[in-house]
Amino acid sequence: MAFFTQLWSLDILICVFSLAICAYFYAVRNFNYWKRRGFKEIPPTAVFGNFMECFLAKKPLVHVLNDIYEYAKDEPSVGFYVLDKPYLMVRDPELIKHVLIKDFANFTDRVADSYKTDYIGRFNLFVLRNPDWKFVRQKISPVFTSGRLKKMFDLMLEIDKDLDQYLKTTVEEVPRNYENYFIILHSGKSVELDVKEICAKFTTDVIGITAYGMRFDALSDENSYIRKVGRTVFTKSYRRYVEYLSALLVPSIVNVFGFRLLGKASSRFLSDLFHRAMKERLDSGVKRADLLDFLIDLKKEQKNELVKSERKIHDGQLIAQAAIFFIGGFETSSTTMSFALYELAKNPDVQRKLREELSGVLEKNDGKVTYDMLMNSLPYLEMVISETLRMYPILPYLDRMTEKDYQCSLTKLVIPAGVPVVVPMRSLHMDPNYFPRPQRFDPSRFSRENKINIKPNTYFPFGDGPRICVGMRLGLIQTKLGLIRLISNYEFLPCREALNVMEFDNKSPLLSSTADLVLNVRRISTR
Ligand code: HEM
Repeated sequence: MAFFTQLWSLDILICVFSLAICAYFYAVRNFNYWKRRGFKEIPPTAVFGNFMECFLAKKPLVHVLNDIYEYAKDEPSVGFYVLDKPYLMVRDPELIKHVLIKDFANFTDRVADSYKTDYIGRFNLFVLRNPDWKFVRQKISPVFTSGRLKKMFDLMLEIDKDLDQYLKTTVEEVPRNYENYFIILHSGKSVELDVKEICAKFTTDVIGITAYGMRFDALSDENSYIRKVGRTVFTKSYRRYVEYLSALLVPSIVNVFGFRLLGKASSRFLSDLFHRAMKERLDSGVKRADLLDFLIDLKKEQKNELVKSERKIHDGQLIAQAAIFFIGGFETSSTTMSFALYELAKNPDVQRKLREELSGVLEKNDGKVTYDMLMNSLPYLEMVISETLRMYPILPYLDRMTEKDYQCSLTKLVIPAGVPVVVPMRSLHMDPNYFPRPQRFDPSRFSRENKINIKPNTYFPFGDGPRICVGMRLGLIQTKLGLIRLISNYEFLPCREALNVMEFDNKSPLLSSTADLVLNVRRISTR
């Protein structure tokens, strides 16, 4: 005799069935959240909400967000669900301006979080929440003043030389012949190279020297350990992808599964690296005008009696900033550089025009690259980078959390407190209403005459408002420097059919190509 029926097997079946029904109702309990509040919402499915394809790595995050964007054409905002959690996508540029800039006081925090003992994942500027974020941001921002960036630029020139050497030994020389460009394209040997890897080596070394004052030797050493760490953080494994995606979008589960924003091994390595660099610097007493010096000064300044009562950055926070500068610093710029090379290879006219600008300016400067040249004399390079960032913003979306219930003056609807708000950055960048023929790589959109016609709040590859990318200027400087070296001396041509159409990786929350970015690279001799 069983509990409910004559048979144990039937009882078990009833229990399993009841549990499944309860689980189902639990999973869908929040659905209709947006409808009930008067917002349009995209119909979700149980368990995954609107993110099934994303969590199963069947579609890249950027496309899932774009589907939501497209579903709600003509709506200022649309509700959706990540698992069972209600999210709001804001689509209207005016509303976006309110979230990012005008009403920032109510939208200071991001959604992201990391495992509770992971101080690198939790205390870095990207993840920190108010009031700690505001305090650390104020302390860290002066690292990027023009004076400091100029000094960092001198350090970067050392890496520029390494890049030159690396390319010379990797790529064969062919004679330059501008009059007969066609012959250059179709004669002589060229080398197939993964340009993403070259760019990542370059930016890894740049961040090493500008942030830590260390030579990471990613360009000169095939087995560079730090480059391996960089690869591990952005590895394309499914486990790492779910960990990363959850840390960015579903912080409620990071403690359950022990998920860390940067992964366990990389976080440990970055922490050790910081301690080693800090010790070496303190022992040597050398001053290098880099991030490390800045953090050491900050630490010393905090010991000062006069600032005793002030809120302080603790050691965990210092290490976390050094780590996020490494991770944020190398991947973002190298991805931008490599997507630019990819588009330049597909658009030889643009590549030629850019090379002409670079050759002209370099010739006037005896072949030397200077900080002022980077800032003021290369308008076409700037346009090429802006257009690259339009089509390939590394972070395809921005997000903020509402602190209190929020009623925007533009709509009658109230966004409840504690709700994540998403700005679909790439969808706006690729919306034909704002950027006609968006699939076309056309740097002239950003010429002086044309860029004033871009609708405000539809283009923001570095984010916007007080939480805009803190490393924007450094990112642009290293991207420009790398592209100058590459384009002025080398020619980039497409070589693989797989790359005719760009496909984004299903296992990356950031924008990343599924295939390696392999291009034909050929040296242009100055002889
Ligand atoms: C091409 C290069 C880069 C791109 C496209 C980029 C893009 C972004 C974006 C879109 C955000 C979010 C902004 C927002 O939510 O409004 C961000 C934040 C951030 N970026 Fe960058 N970034 C780049 C380079 C760098 C570099 C070189 C560093 C450091 C050395 C860096 C460090 C950070 C940090 C720490 C944050 C968080 C800022 C905060 O919340 O206060 N980024 N970046």
